Amino acid sequence: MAGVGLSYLRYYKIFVPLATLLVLIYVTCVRLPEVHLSACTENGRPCNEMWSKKERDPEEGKDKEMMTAKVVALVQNVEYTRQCEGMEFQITRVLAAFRSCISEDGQILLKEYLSGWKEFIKFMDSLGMVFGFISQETTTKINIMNVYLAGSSGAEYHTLQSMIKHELDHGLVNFKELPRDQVPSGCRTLLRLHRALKWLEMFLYKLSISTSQDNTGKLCALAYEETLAHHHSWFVRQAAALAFLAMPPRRELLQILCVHKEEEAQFVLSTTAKSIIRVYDLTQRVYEAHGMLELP
Ligand SMILES: CCCCCCCC/C=C\CCCCCCCC(=O)N[C@@H](COP(=O)(O)O)[C@H](O)/C=C/CCCCCCCCCCCCC
Repeated sequence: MAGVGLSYLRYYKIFVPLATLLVLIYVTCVRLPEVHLSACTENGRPCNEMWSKKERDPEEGKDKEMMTAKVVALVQNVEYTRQCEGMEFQITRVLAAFRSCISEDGQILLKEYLSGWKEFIKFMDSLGMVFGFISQETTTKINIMNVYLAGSSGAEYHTLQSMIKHELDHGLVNFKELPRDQVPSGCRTLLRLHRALKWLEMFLYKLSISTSQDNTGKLCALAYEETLAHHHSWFVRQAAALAFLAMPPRRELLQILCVHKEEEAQFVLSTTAKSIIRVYDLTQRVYEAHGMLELP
């Protein structure tokens, strides 16, 4: 009798998360609006152009200058580039995108922001099918933004600030529950990516201070629970928990990153996290100033 009970328990343990995942995939496919990507653009403005200019914040000036020099060194490192040539995901592209994401006058440039995300999707895709629904969700959000950027009001979507102004001025932002058949606003869509960026930054940071003994799934789950999970439903959290179990070990993640030495890994991860946090903080301030941090 006890044996039967135990085997039920075992099935239950497998069945509940599996059913949750299937329901989530179904809900995601049915619920998300099908927005097609038109004229996706790669690579923003040349990054050297931005890096060669002095950064604006005098307090952090020195630190930023040092970091800028290190980032340029990394991106221009011929050996690194040679070794990593041909690899689908390139961390240098992520760095370039997020470094060039903030303009001289403190605007968040959306094309650059999205190109950083597109590169991360390549990383995600190389992890296999279990991560497919996360990759798909991210792609959907990027596609929505790309449609706005390529649309007739595309010029208004050049920066985060101009997008907010345009969508508020035209009553395009929904402060109440979004009707199912309505394409979400740019403000709402970018907010979802913005929240995920906090998770990403925290995960990269945790990974940068981790050792080869650490479990990447646990680090990822911790970063998720501290950040993005607060905005997700129970179903999504269960599906994410399943994905974390399938996270490859640290060594494999570093291979995708194309880093082979510990110091190199630590440097690449922390530099990327720092370049992301600057963008995150500024975006957060802009959303907060407009009372838009909780768009449904
Ligand atoms: C060496 C480390 C490099 C790390 C590279 C990681 C690459 C990351 C790429 C994508 C990250 C995930 C982005 C998720 C976007 C989520 C947007 C969102 O929150 N959507 C939810 C709300 O949307 P609406 O319904 O309001 O329109 C949606 O409900 C959620 C759907 C499922 C998303 C589940 C997210 C789980 C996040 C944890 C990702 C772990 C993957 C680890 C990969 C290393």
